[in-house]
Amino acid sequence: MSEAPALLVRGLSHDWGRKPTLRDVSFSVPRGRFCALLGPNGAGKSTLMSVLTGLIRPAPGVVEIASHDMARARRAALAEIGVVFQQPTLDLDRSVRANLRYFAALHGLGRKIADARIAEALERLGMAERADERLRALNGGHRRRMEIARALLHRPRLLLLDEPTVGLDAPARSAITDHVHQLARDGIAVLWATHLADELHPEDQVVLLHKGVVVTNGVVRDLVEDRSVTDWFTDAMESAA
Ligand SMILES: Nc1ncnc2c1ncn2[C@@H]1O[C@H](COP(=O)(O)OP(=O)(O)OP(=O)(O)O)[C@@H](O)[C@H]1O
Repeated sequence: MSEAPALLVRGLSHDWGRKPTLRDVSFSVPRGRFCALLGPNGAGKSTLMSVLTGLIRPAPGVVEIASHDMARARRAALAEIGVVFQQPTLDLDRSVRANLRYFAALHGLGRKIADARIAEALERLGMAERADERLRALNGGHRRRMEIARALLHRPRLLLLDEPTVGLDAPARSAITDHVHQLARDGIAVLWATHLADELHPEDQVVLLHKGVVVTNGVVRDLVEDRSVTDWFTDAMESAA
């Protein structure tokens, strides 16, 4: 039997008041896949992220995380998700280690396991020597890496990131993008919301969202043909308009 996808979304809709924001959205992401949720401002990416993280109940629609239905087995579903929200949520006046220990404790991890995972995560991010620095002393790129490390402490199967490169300069943006692609190659499923087509790699899955509707779902390499990803995105938005 084939493995259940890390994320399954079926027939999901959401209205903000009388404004339809998501319309019959369906797609899935298997383990080991980097999936970009690509769309212009206002497409509905953040709203969809809020549904996937259980902050909003879809009406109607099904969300399953590693086979756990978000409506019927909410705790089990949430335990399989790591989230990097658009707005940073770290304590700037505490050290890197203290921030990570706090979130490890929130996930119920004992100190010994937590410290081992924190050391491993910082090593992997090339930040081991910064463990005792206060967050305030780090640049934007390093703070973002910290948010990713924090989201992975409880070893989730699915990593959700909402526009994680906003406000970063080009080198930091490409370092974070490459790092998360490597996480997917190592086995986790990734859903990466962005409006920047140049963050996609040829082997990625892309779910193209426009006015709350999935207009395309496929592999970047197959969709772009001989164009750049950015030109393909511009063409796709023109045809969807
Ligand atoms: N809390 C809210 N209340 C009412 N309307 C909202 C709310 N959040 C989002 N919307 C509306 O839903 C639509 C989709 O917004 P959303 O933020 O989900 O899109 P997005 O693709 O993430 O865009 P952006 O990149 O600008 O954040 C927009 O028209 C927005 O005004």
